[in-house]
Amino acid sequence: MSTKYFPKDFLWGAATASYQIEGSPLADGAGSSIWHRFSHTPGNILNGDTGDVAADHYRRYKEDIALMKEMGLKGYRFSIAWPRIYPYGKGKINVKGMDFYDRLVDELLEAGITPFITLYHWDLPATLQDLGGWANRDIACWFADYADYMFQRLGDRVENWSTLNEPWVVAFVGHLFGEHAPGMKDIYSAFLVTHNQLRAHSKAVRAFREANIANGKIGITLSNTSHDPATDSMEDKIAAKVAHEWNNYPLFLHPIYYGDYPDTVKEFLKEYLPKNYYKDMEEIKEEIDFVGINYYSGDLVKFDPDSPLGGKSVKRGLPKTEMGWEIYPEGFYKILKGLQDEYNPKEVYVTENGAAFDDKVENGEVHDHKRIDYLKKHFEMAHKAIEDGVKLKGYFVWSLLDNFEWAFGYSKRFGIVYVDYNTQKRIIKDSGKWYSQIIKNNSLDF
Ligand SMILES: N=[N+]=NCCCCNC(=O)[C@@H]1[C@H]2[C@H](O)[C@@H](O)[C@H](O)[C@@H](CO)[C@@H]12
Repeated sequence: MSTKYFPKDFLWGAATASYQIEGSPLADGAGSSIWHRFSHTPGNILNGDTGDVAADHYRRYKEDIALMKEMGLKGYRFSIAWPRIYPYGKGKINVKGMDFYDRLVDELLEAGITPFITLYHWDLPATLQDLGGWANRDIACWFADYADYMFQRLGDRVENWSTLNEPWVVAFVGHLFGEHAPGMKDIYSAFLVTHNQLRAHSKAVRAFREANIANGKIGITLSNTSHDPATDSMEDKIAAKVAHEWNNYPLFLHPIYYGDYPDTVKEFLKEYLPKNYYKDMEEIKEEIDFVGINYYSGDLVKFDPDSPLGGKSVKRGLPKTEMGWEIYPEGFYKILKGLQDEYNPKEVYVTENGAAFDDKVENGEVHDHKRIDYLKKHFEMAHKAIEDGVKLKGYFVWSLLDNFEWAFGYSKRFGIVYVDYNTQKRIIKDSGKWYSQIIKNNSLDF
């Protein structure tokens, strides 16, 4: 057993998202979002759950920040609900909605916690969806105007900004699989949404540079699943490469860093890319300060001529979380190391990593040993990645609080803090207490 230290000033934190924790979605003049609509449409969410109350963070944010301080968190990643700021997506500003985030940021700074803002974590103003949403090219301007307003209002106190959370999930789970808002099932729309998110992201980055925020850093947060070939056959290796370049960070970083989509995306999926997409690549190719990596699990990919991508996902038979995702810490290292090797970002943050388990309260405590084991194994891989040259500057566990897990509603618990949804009582789980020690020592014994 040896003690491994993380770099000095490593930013240990926790992450959340507005629709998943805030509740009060229409309070104080806020507009409706596509997730308010989607969750209120019968059949979309398990048990008919909605984000109407969630973890009631909109009203309990001071209590939650006190919990963050008690655990010794250095940073807190949260998202802004666009419809609280612009109830109709653009035009009229909602002062009370802006006040909430002003107060949230001030309370975080008062507690000595570094804010890390995500501008978009899926709750698009519903009125913009009525105009086509992310499938409308004009959204690049709508998003950049919203982003610029946030830079002007919070840029004096917030240095770290991420434009989009998991644009792959927005595009494909929301517009091809139909399991997330807005519930579409059209592959051409999914690729158009991919492309317009890139245009919107880079337009917002240019607005960020114009805002000239002292010590400001802006990036993008990308979902990732570690895809390994099921066998050493060339067919399986190609299928795994296609899955990686479409499903993970390359789909977005290749345009941002190199001004084009990845080779396998152009080879296998060119038919679905927007017509003349390359004309936008000059504006999409815009330097960023960091890449945010979300990682949960990995799988094997086997050649499958019947699949549009030429491959299908295969399980390894490893232990799984409550989401049915296999626990594969090695994949965390592969994603982090692959990112640094393929794109050499100036900085990397793990913006989400965590696990859902069947947490139970026993005598007022939650002994979530499986989550501690999951986190420990992933921290070991993060440390190995840093040793091997990955410019990893921080880690945000998903999630601070148990929350609304999208189509699964409240049936899946990811928090290091337990939320009793009947009473809104919070209980710091054993994992939250264990994480506090890791942060305090900035080290891991393994
Ligand atoms: N590449 N790829 N493939 C897609 C893999 C999607 C896996 N789910 C996520 O990443 C979501 C992310 C989300 O930010 C958060 O809002 C969710 O609560 C967590 C937990 O579900 C994770």
